[in-house]
Parts: sequence; structure tokens; C-alpha cells
Amino acid sequence: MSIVVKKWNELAEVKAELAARDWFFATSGNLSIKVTDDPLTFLVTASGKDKRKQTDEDFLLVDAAGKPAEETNLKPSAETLLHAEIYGRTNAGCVLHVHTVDNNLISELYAQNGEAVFSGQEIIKAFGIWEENAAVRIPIIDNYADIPTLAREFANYIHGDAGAVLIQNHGITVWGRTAFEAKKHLEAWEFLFRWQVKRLLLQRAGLPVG
Ligand SMILES: CSCCC(=O)C(=O)COP(=O)(O)O
Ligand SMILES: [Zn+2]
Repeated sequence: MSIVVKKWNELAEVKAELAARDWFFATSGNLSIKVTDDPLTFLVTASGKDKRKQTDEDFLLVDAAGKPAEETNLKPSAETLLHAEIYGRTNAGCVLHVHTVDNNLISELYAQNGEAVFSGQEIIKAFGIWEENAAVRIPIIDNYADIPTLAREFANYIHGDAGAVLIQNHGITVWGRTAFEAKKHLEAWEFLFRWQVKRLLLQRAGLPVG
């Protein structure tokens, strides 16, 4: 099996799992997986598709600049430049971007702080952090309509082979060394977002939560 087919199948599996979670509302979301390092190529979702559907045209191969690396009539995701920034700066192997109601709410609630901070939850161990009372923080950036501007701002927050950024009232982009790690981190962030939104509602209702 060629490396492209192997990576295609791996990304298709992640896509199906995120679809099962119903994280691809209204064609939103984009995913990618690195295929080669030198030259850098990666498979990225085609733009504007319903990512819940599985087809032979779900992904296309692009180069370091996010341009198609092969003849195709498919258009790479409108947000491919963000993926390209991550692969160009780190050893990440997979990038996942989803829009959810909870990640949009958290991005709005904490926008003025420039980040959202979470602590006191066992799920934080999913980030490989095992200290008691550990805190995790996720930066929140403005949602520039101009993608090169968004990618430039986003690049300021790419600091390692695994990481995550919230784009205000837009969605989360998570990356990891492997597809497994990226998905694990995405699920952990979404758990924390949902937990915090529910917790705030319960607090507002006068119920005894933290
Ligand atoms: C309808 S969502 C607007 C575009 C977007 O933010 C997104 O994630 C999907 O865009 P793509 O070009 O990757 O399909
Ligand atoms: Zn998006």
C-alpha cells in the first residue's frame, strides 16, 4: 500500500469518528495529515464538502504552500494555510479543525482574556500532564476573514509539535505528532469546553458547583 493511501485511510478514519460526534455542522471543519517531509506534502480535506460523507474526493495532496501537489479539480480547504503554517514550523503529523457550539461559546466568553484556562479535571492527563492541580490554557485569537492574515496571527501561537488555538466565534484548530494524539487532544479540549459551559449554567441557576 502506498504511503498516500495509508495516510488517506488514517485521515478518513479520524474524519468518520469526528463525523460520528457530529462535529461537522454545515460543511464546517477541515482536517489534514502529513504524507512526506522532504518535500513537505500533506493530504487536506477538499473545500466546501459535507465532511460527514465519505467519498473518493474527500482529500487532495498539497505542498508546503498549501497548493495542489497533483493535477486535480478539487479545491483545498479555504483554511489550508493554517495547516501549512503548522507543518512548516513543527513536527506535527496531523491537524484537526472543528466548529462546535461549545468551542464558539468558550471563545466568546474568554476572548477578552486572550485565552481560556482550565484546571481540576482528570481529563487534563490526556495532554500528558500528570501533576496535581495542573492547568491548561488555550489561546484565543481574532477571526480574520482574510486567511493569510488569520494564518499570520495563528502562527504566533504555534509553539510545539502538539498544540491548539481557538479562533473567536469560529472554531478550534488542534495539532499533534500523530492523528491519534491530535484527536485525543481535540476530544479533551471539547470535554473541557462542554464542562465549563454546563458548569457556568448550573452556577447561574444557583446549583452548588465549584
Ligand atoms: C461553513 S463553515 C465556513 C468555512 C470554515 O470555517 C470551514 O471550516 C470549512 O471550510 P473548508 O474550505 O475547509 O470547507
Ligand atoms: Zn473553520
